[in-house]
Amino acid sequence: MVKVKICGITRPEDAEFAVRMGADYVGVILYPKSPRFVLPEDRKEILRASEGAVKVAVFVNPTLEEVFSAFEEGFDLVQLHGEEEPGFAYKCGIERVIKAFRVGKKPPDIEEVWKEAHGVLLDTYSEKAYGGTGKVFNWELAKAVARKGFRLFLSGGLKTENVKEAVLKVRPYAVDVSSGVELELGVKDKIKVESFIKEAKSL
Ligand SMILES: O=C(O)c1ccccc1N[C@@H]1O[C@H](COP(=O)(O)O)[C@@H](O)[C@H]1O
Repeated sequence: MVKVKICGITRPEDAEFAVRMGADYVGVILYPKSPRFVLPEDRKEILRASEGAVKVAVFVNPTLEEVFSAFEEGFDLVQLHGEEEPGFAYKCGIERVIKAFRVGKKPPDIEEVWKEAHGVLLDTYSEKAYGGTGKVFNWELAKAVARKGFRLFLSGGLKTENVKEAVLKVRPYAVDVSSGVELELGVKDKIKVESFIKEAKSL
């Protein structure tokens, strides 16, 4: 069964609900320029409420110190959503990394080395933001990546209405959603979270 990652969590109650509904991964944004950035003092409660799921700290081009500090805080994995190279991932502990690639018109050229990572995540390229755009990209490109044997987290514009089709077409290891299950920026909608997880896991 496909795994589900609910990302962009900013409130403990949203984390707790997502885990209760069956989320396998919970993502918190540690990129200060994101509107979903969570301050260090607010992360403890979210981490506590996420018990039972894999806790992912989402970064864009972080320093190594920031990555290790996230592990010390209690995050299990880091999602590297910027231009990070394999060498940096090795220093983090590549098996604790989900490496994100943003897909535009061309298929992403993903080095074999990323098979050593916990996973590779494909998201939609945007000039305006690194992630959380709510935009879908061409799933044919994602299908090719999954076929090459990468442990794929499919992301970018997923929602209850399209997640089943995405799983059937791409056959990813996991689906990842942020804005598609929001009520407003950073606030999750219980109905959408529940229906998204149910749809994804119905196959
Ligand atoms: O959500 C953000 O603000 C964000 C900022 C910087 C890097 C990643 C971010 N979010 C990631 O974007 C994808 C897709 O989001 P959506 O479902 O299309 O809204 C997801 O992996 C988030 O972790």
